[in-house]
Amino acid sequence: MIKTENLGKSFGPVVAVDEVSIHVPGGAIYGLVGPDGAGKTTLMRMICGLIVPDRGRVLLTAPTAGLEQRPAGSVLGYMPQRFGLYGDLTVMENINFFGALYKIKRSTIKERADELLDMTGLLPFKNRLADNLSGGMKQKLALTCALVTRPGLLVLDEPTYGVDPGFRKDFWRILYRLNKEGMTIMVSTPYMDEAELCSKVAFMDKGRVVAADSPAKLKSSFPYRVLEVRVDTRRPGLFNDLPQVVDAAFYGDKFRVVVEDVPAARQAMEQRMAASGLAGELRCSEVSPTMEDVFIALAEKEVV
Ligand SMILES: Nc1ncnc2c1ncn2[C@@H]1O[C@H](COP(=O)(O)OP(=O)(O)OP(=O)(O)O)[C@@H](O)[C@H]1O
Repeated sequence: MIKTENLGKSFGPVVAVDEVSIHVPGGAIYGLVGPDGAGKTTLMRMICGLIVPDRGRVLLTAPTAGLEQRPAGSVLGYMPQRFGLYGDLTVMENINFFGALYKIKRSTIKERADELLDMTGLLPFKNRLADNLSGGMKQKLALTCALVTRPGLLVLDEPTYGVDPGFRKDFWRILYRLNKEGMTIMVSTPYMDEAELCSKVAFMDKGRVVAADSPAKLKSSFPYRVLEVRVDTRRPGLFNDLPQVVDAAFYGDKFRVVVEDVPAARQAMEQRMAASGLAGELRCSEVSPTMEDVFIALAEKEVV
């Protein structure tokens, strides 16, 4: 379990984290999302004890579930945005190095490494130099190193950033497995499809947590309606300036339009089409909001 109470940190005039009180229950996969500079890394680093807060405090307890599997576990494992792997060491040498930093016995490291490498699919690459791994494999090695202490709580800062979708899926499969074995996970991500996979998601903006709930609850409290609109046009900004449209995004063959009042928005879009010389009718259907919609609304309008 992770709990923060009125946690705050400033860097000179910049308030990076502002009065943040969150509760990550034992057994959760807790997602942290928000725009660049929102304070996610600073919050995670304070939770991990790497930055001293100016205000407030952090409480950590290892989860009770799964303790049998992790008897000698340390409380917390941290995988920073840029994990310091040694490129001129092999996969196994990197693991040995990180294990040794925590004074874990060689034989124990070997035993755990075999299990972890098997889980992450890195076993065949055990003797490959870290520099010669793909981006996704490097992230998996970083995860393996963070897990060698068998932590009960795992904090990951954008672990899949820039990694291809196949690897991202694979990485999340591993996180789910660890979670099922009893590990509590806190993970920041720029990808909204990953936020959907969390049991709870906190949205940070300008140092504050402005919303925190399950993805289902965040989506159900979305105050707008979402339309998928098909128009034969190459003008991505066709509907952007309409007052009846809250947000419109163009995806090549369709628009995703966020509106307050569906009939009023339909009429305004039809009028815009006619005024733009676009023939044919507006093909429009209502769809459910996604975490992406919630994210955009929170980032731009701060309404939820
Ligand atoms: N060591 C530091 N010195 C000065 N300012 C800092 C420092 N670390 C962070 N900041 C500032 O604090 C704010 C929050 O930064 P932080 O890295 O925590 O945000 P973030 O949400 O993790 O963003 P990103 O996803 O871009 O890493 C930003 O304005 C950043 O420039």
